[in-house]
Amino acid sequence: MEKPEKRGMIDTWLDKHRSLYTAATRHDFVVSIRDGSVDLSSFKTWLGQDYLFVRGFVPFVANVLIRACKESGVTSDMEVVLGGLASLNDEIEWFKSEGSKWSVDFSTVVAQKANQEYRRFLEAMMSSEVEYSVVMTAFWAIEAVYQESFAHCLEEGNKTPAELTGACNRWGNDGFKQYCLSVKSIAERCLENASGEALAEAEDVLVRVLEHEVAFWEMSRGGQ
Ligand SMILES: Cc1ncc(CN)c(N)n1
Repeated sequence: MEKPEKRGMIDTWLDKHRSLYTAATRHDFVVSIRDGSVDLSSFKTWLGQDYLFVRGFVPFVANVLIRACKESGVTSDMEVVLGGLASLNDEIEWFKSEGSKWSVDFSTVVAQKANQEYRRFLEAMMSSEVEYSVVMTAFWAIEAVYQESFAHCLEEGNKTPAELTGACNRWGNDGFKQYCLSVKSIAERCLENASGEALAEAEDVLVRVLEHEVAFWEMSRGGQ
């Protein structure tokens, strides 16, 4: 049986920003995968843009890893983040094989505005001025949106096209869910000891991640 989750700051903020969280995790693009009506050119646009995003996400996670080693004081933080970084290695390989499968040539894909802005946000999060608790909150939110979105495409009653279940399994699988819960507990533990200023910043960063995720899904509407 799964352990009941302890409610902390993140759950409080998710309640407060519920409609934005729903917009990020139940976007029309995700719902269209689940109900089978997805336009494949939208999927290809998402694939190309996400490949570029993930390449920018790697240095962000590497920076989280360094901070987990140096600042956390809890040895298991490093192991959790290292696991995330290792799975990004597989993820990049997966993107490359999907790129060939769908004939998306990543060398010609240009990052759209929403992608550029999200990547700029990640770069800002890599500054040593941003507190560890704030970075961890951002890290959790980025991973959790994908986990919740793609798990929805695998829930009972889905009509997800067979050729897209690989993508849904990548982030919707139970192992990824457990990993997100581990990142969430790290963030919650750090937030328990954070100053009022850091708490306000972490809430703001959470909202900004959700807005970036909505804008990211929106790019898929343009097709290719
Ligand atoms: C835009 C986005 N957000 C989150 C993830 C999950 N790492 C992703 N691949 N792309």
